Parts: sequence; C-alpha cells; structure tokens
Amino acid sequence: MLISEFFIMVNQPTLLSSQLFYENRVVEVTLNRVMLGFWKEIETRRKRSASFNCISKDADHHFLLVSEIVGARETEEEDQTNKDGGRKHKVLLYPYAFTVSYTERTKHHCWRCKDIIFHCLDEAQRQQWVQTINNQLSLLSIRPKRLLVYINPYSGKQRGKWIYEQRVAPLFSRASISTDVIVTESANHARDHLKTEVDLKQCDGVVCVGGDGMFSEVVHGLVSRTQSDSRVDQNQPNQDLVPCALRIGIIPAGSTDCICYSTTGTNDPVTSALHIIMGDSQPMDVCSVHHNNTFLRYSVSLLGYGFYGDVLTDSERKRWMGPSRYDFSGLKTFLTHQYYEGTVAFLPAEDNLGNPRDKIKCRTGCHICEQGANNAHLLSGDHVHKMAEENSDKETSGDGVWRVIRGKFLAINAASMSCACPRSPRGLSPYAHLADGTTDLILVRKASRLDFLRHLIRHTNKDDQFDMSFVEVHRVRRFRFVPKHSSVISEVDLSETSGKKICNQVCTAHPNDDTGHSNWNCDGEILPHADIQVSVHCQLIRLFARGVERGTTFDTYTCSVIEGSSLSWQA
Ligand SMILES: Nc1ncnc2c1ncn2[C@@H]1O[C@H](COP(=O)(O)OP(=O)(O)OP(=O)(O)O)[C@@H](O)[C@H]1O
Repeated sequence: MLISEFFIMVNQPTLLSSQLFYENRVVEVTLNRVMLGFWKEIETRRKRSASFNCISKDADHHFLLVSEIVGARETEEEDQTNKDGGRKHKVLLYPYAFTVSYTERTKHHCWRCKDIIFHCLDEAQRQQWVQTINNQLSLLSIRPKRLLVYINPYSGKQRGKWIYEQRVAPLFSRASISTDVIVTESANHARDHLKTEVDLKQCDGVVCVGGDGMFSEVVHGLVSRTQSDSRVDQNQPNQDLVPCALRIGIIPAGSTDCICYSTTGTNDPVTSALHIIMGDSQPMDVCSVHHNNTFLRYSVSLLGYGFYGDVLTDSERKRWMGPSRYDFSGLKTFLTHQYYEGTVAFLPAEDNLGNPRDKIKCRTGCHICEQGANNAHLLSGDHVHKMAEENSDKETSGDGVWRVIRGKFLAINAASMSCACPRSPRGLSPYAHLADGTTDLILVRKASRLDFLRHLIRHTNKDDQFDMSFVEVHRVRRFRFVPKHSSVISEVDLSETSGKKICNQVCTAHPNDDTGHSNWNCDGEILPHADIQVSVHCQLIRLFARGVERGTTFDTYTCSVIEGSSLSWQA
C-alpha cells in the first residue's frame, strides 16, 4: 500500500470500529463508509508485531475499495479447524460471525468475489456490523437494485441459462439485487419487449446474457424506446438522439463477445456481474445508419463494406457449415479479390484530441473520450448536410468541411471501437475510442492481392495495418457512401440451401458477382441498402463497465470462452 493511499483511508470518517476475531487473531477492524479497508492486528498467539492489512491485495486500487464490498451477511457456523499453510490449527471460537464479500482483481482483467469471515463477541455486535455495512451499501445510488435480465438460450454453446443461473444469479442475490428474468423465445423478443412493453421506471438497468447480437437487440430496443418516449423521429438522419437513462450490462455467453472484451478487457461472466453490482458506468457512442430518410440500424462496433460485407453475406448463406463458414467465406472472398467503385464523403473530427494512429488506447477514465464528449456537446444541433458536388473534394455545410473521396475500394470500414478480439488482439482500429463521438473510417483502395494479404495479416500481429500506401484512415463524425450503381438496392437472398444449390454456392466465384456492388455488414447484420448515411451519436448509451483498466496488457490476454468463431472475418 502506498503511504498516501494509507492516509486517504485513515482520513475517511470512521463509521464503525471494533475488535473482532479473524482466523485466530484479534484485530481492530474499521469501517469507513463502505470501505473495510484495513485492520490492525491487536494480538496474536505467536506475538507477531502489529501490522496493517487490507482486504484487497491490489495496492493500485485501494481508493476504489469504498465501492467494492459486494455485501455482508450473518454467518451461522464456522468450522472449528482452519487450514493454514497445510497445518490445521484451532480458530478462536465465537458463534457470532458475519461474512463480508468483496471483489478482487485477478489476471487478465478478471475480477473475483471473495469472502472474509469475522467473529464477534456477541449477537448485538454482529447485527451492528451487518446492518451498518448493508445500510451504507444501500446508500450508493449508483448501484442497481432492480434489473431486467434477458437470456438468449441459444447464444454460443447454448450455455447462457446455465451461466446466468450458476455463476451470476448467486452474486446478484448476495448483493441484494432483485431481478426480472426473461428467457427469449425468438430473435427480436428482447428488442420488441423493450420497445413496447417494459415499464422502464421499474428497473435500474437492463442485462443481456448472450453475444454481440443479443447486445445489439437490447441497444435497438432501448434506444428506440427512449426516442419514441421523447417523440424523437429516428428517421431523420441529422436528428440529435436522446441518451438512454438505463445502463446495459452484458453477461458474455456468445460466440465472440467483442463488445464485452472492448469494455471490460475479458469475456468472463463473473467479472461482468461484478461490474454490474458495483454500478460501473462506461459511456458508449452509437452510430445511426440511414438510407435517405429511412432509419436502417444502429451500430456500436463495425460497419464494413466490400471485404467484410462480402464475407458476412457469403457466410450467412453457408450457415449449414457451422462456425467454419467464416474461415471458408473469408478465404473465398479474399481469393476473389473484388473491388467496388463509389464515393465516400465524410466530416473529419478535426477538433478531436486523438487520431487513429496516435497510439493512445482507450482505457478506463479516457481523457480523449472526455474531451470528445465536450466537443460533441458543442457541435450538437440539427445541421444541414449536403453531399459534395460532383468533381469537388471538399464541401462546406452547417457543421464543417466535408471531404469527398471517389475511387475503387477493396474495403470500407468504420470502427467505432478497437474491435479487438483473440484473432486480432489489437483490433481493426487499435486506437479507436468507445465514447469520443467519432468512428475511424478505414479506406482500403484497390491493391494487389499480395498487398491486401499483407494488410490483413497485420491485423493479427503488431505491425501497423494503416502504414500502407493503399490504406488511409480518418477519424470522422459522419460519413456517407454512394456506390457507383447507386440505384441498385440489394435485397440479399440468404435462404438456407442444400444439395445442388449448396454446391453452386461453394463454386460461385463471388458472393456479389451478379450485382456489382457489395453489402454493408453492420455489427454482423447485412443492411438492405448500399447507399448509406452514418452519424455518430456521442455517448448515447452507458454500459455497466469501466473500460479496459490499465496495468495489465490487453494485447496478451487469454480468453476463457472462445467458441470456434473467427472475428477477424466478421463483425
Ligand atoms: N430465443 C431465441 N431464438 C432464436 N434466436 C434468438 C433468440 N434470442 C435471441 N436470438 C437471436 O440470436 C442471435 C445471436 O445471438 P447472440 O449474439 O446472443 O449469440 P452468438 O451469435 O452466439 O454470439 P455473437 O453475436 O457474440 O457471435 C441474435 O441476433 C438474437 O437476435
């Protein structure tokens, strides 16, 4: 423990201080608000010198202890013997015990819930401790008390229900959180329930148990409901949207869990549950996607046209192949080496502190996001946007100077977060930010197959994928894409196929051969239009998370649940 941190703890007003028994020692335990930060050892059997201890071994985060007790409860009995270093010895026996549950950081951004048992002299002392701790916890208004939980029973390896019931529900109950649990019965069940039926005032947050698709459902339900409650028309592309009041929690149980990785640094369900219990809050940008004056979808991670759109389109047609379809479609799309012509117009985020190649990663308490939110607030308002005139490369509109780029592209990607995952540990745009009001627009122009392969390989190692002559990246607030054949609307046939048709599909040269244009991959969903307009809505939603914490290397983590999917090929 740092000396300064020790004094911060000592200087907190003391709520309760008693001599209690911990294992076979008499200790003086002090409660400062909800921080049970240290105790002084008064006497020991072995007459050790007095020392200070802390319930967390993580010295860097002592100041956070104030919010890290999960709960306290009465403990009825304690084993008369206690194993300590392999030797059994008698513990001081007092029947009045209570347990304090607290969080502890372990490796790779994972958190665990630990228990510590104190014995009291009498029942009155026990009651005083349990009640005081729980009273203090209940005063923390940032912590949720009632949650609405949606479980997708078919996510990932279909273990969502088990994960929730066995690993998460007991923690919620220990933290005195009441829940309303709905196991979804079909796709869009959660979205439609949130949009129309739920009384949002009756809960403090919405939790989804599943993967990125399930999270996207909850985002669509909550954002749409918030807009309709506020009479905001989502079909207006330049409309400022109303931020959602409720936070969203993700209990990862999907195939990829990209959003969970990017906001907690791991895909561990217990860690996510503890972030929810602590009432953490991580703001997050949301992109709205429109075709003319029609709202299409929201996106929080990746919008990809060309390569990533084609891989998704092709892999959706080959669902019968299972998870290996992503690798198959990725290889097939790469070999086909299709490029697409069109015009990209974008509004650069020139006032933003960061840029996509500045090597500043988005981490807990990110100052780039903080400054970005201030700028976005100043910029908000219903602006008039005009697409650039033909043959000009700049256009001034109500909200700044738009840049226009015409060309042939292998891929056009917009990454609103790093999109880091095990297959691409740094992600599509390693220095993208979760909540700065921007998205990183990556333009991969026509290049040789070999150069494109080199570009793709750089997503899996530490080389800079943007340091190539045919790749450019811009941090933008809005963009629009118009394909050369803009009149064509792609109604993609994704029907499940079999037999001869399957053989034809595998042998087809390219997923979009007939149409001459690609489809947008919007967080793993195919958009029905290629001509789209995208606006970033700064900090529209908040998650029960705190971003990836500094101190451990996200790039080298190992993950606990990866189920045969390849995020390098999909959103
Ligand atoms: N009861 C259900 N039956 C069928 N589909 C469902 C049901 N509940 C949700 N869904 C849909 O299943 C899709 C995939 O779910 P989810 O994202 O949870 O799992 P995943 O695809 O395995 O994980 P990831 O998206 O991380 O790859 C979502 O788009 C969601 O709309």
